[in-house]
Amino acid sequence: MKFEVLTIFPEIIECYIKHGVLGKALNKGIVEVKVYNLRDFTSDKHKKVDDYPYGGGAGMVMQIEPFYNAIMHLKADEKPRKLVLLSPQGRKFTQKLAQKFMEESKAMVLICGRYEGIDERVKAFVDEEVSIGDYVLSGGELAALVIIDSVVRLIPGALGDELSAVEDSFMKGFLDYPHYTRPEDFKGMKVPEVLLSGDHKKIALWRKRQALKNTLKNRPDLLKNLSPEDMRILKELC
Ligand SMILES: CN1CCN(Cc2ccc(Cn3ccc4ccc(-c5n[nH]c(N)c5C#N)cc43)cc2)CC1
Repeated sequence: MKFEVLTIFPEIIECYIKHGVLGKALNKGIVEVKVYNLRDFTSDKHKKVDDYPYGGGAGMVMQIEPFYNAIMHLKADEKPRKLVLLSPQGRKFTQKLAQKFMEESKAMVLICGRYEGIDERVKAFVDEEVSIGDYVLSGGELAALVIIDSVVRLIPGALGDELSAVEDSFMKGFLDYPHYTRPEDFKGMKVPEVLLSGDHKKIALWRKRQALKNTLKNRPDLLKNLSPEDMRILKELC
């Protein structure tokens, strides 16, 4: 899968993608990330990308020309790609949308604005407008990284044999169970006995109970379409 990112801060993207799962996926050739500086698509000597908003108001708005020139440059190869604009006004990004992007797109262009936003006319050239959540960021770059990271985790082989995105909590419809590792006793804080028992059936049941308990407490909205067995466990918790 190929990601092309349009931004005035390429170093934000370039720094993050070198590490962790993403770095390994890049080294394996499972994913490719190309970052383009919008200032390289300006036509003035100052590489200006913003201007005052028509109609007045605080702050600056990013001009359409650099976005248009960059998008036309990418489209010159006539390869299919999904163009996604990151924006506070976008539709909510979820694990389900990450799965859809992974399944449907061989290449994605992630368009990152800054300032108070971008000229509305850019939206004529994009396929989707997406927001990663109901909070205000300073630009689209963090949102682009969230999308890249969550989509790459879903690509078969990206996590390596020992891990699987299918196990990711949001894939199962509820939150994760608690995790512990050595030491067994840290300043009197002990690992739950059941995890030391070697009884895999008991451990699985304990983990399911804990996951449902965590979900009931922090994200009851996720508790839909439970299996009869999970519903029985949940009722015991109430
Ligand atoms: C008078 N108006 C002036 C604008 N504000 C709204 C506003 C508009 C842009 C910005 C900064 N910004 C610029 C590009 C850009 C892309 C994505 C995001 C973003 N934020 N949160 C998410 N989940 C995001 C995502 N994905 C933010 C961005 C901040 C606040 C309302 C009042």
